[in-house]
Amino acid sequence: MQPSKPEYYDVFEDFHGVLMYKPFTKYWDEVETFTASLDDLVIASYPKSGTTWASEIVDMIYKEGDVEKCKQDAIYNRIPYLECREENIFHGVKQLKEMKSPRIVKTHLPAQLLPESFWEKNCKIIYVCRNAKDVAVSYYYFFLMITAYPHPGSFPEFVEKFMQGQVPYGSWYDHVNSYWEKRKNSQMLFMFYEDMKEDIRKEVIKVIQFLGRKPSEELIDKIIKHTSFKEMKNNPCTNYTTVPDEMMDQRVTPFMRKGITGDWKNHFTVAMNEKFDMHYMQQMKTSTMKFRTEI
Ligand SMILES: Nc1ncnc2c1ncn2[C@@H]1O[C@H](COP(=O)(O)O)[C@@H](OP(=O)(O)O)[C@H]1O
Ligand SMILES: C[C@]12CC[C@@H]3c4ccc(OS(=O)(=O)O)cc4CC[C@H]3[C@@H]1CCC2=O
Repeated sequence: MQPSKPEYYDVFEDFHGVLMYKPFTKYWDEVETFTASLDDLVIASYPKSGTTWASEIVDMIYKEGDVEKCKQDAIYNRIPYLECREENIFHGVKQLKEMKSPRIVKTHLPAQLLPESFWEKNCKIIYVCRNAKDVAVSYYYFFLMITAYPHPGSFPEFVEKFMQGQVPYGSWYDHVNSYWEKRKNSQMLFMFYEDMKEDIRKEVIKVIQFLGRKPSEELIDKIIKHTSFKEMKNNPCTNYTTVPDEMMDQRVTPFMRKGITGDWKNHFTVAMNEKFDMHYMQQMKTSTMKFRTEI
C-alpha cells in the first residue's frame, strides 16, 4: 500500500523568501557556515534541469574517463547534495566534510542562499538550466515520486504553483536570474539542457575546457557514451534506484523519465500555454537570459 501524502505547507516553508522543504532548513547554520575549499566545484541548478546528467559528465572528467571508477558508487555519494538531509542516506554537509579534495558539490540553492564561502573563494560554478515548461513537467512527475512530498494536485494546478514559486526552491524565474546576475564577477559556466540535447560533443568540450583540462577525442567519446540517456537510465549509480522506494517511489514514475526537450507539448493545453507565456514574459522582462522550448 502507498503511504499517505502529507499536506503541502506541513512540509514546505517560506525560507528567506524561497519555498524550501522543511527538513533541509532545520540545521541551516551547518549549511550557511559551510567552508568551501579553493578547488571545490559547484554544480548548481533549479531541480529537474539536467543536474544528474551534467554531474555525471563532470565526474567522468574528474575520473579521466574511467567508467569503472564512476560505477563504484551512487551519484549522490560521489557528488554530495549540499543542503540535502534525510535519514542516514543523505547528509550533504557531513558527506562533503568527510570527502577528499577536489570535491564536487551539488546544490539547488539559489545564488543568494549559496554559502558565502563559495563566493569568497571564487569557486568554479557550473549552472545547469533548462526551459521552464519542461522543468515544470519533469518536476510534476518528481513530486509524485518523492514520498515525503505532498500530492501536487492536477498538472494544471501544479503549473499554477510553479508560476507562483510555490514549489521547493521557489521561483524558477528568480533562480535562473540569481546566477545569471553573478556571471560577470565569478567563475561560472552556464549549461543549457537544450544545448546538451542538440550537440552533446560541443557541450562536453566546453566543460572539459572550463575545468582546465585537455579534451582528447578518446575522453570525449567515452563521456558521450557513458552519459547517454539510455546508459544513465540503466545504470544503478545514476538512476537513483539505490534509494529505497519508501523515499523515491520509482514504481510511480522513473527518475530517468523521458530525457527529451519539448515534452511540455504533451502536457500543456493551448490555454495553459498562453497563460504561461504571458506570465513568463512578465517575469523575465528584465532578463537577458534566453531559453529554447524546442530544438
Ligand atoms: N543523460 C541524460 N540525457 C537526457 N536527459 C537526462 C539525462 N539524465 C537525466 N536526464 C533528465 O533530466 C531530468 C532530471 O533532471 P535533474 O537531474 O536535474 O533532476 C529528467 O528529465 P525528464 O523528467 O524530463 O525526463 C531526466 O530524465
Ligand atoms: C531526501 C529525499 C530523497 C531525495 C530527493 C532529491 C533527490 C535528488 C534531487 O535532485 S534533482 O532535483 O533530481 O536534481 C533533489 C531531491 C529533493 C528532494 C529529496 C527528497 C526529500 C525527501 C527525501 O526522502
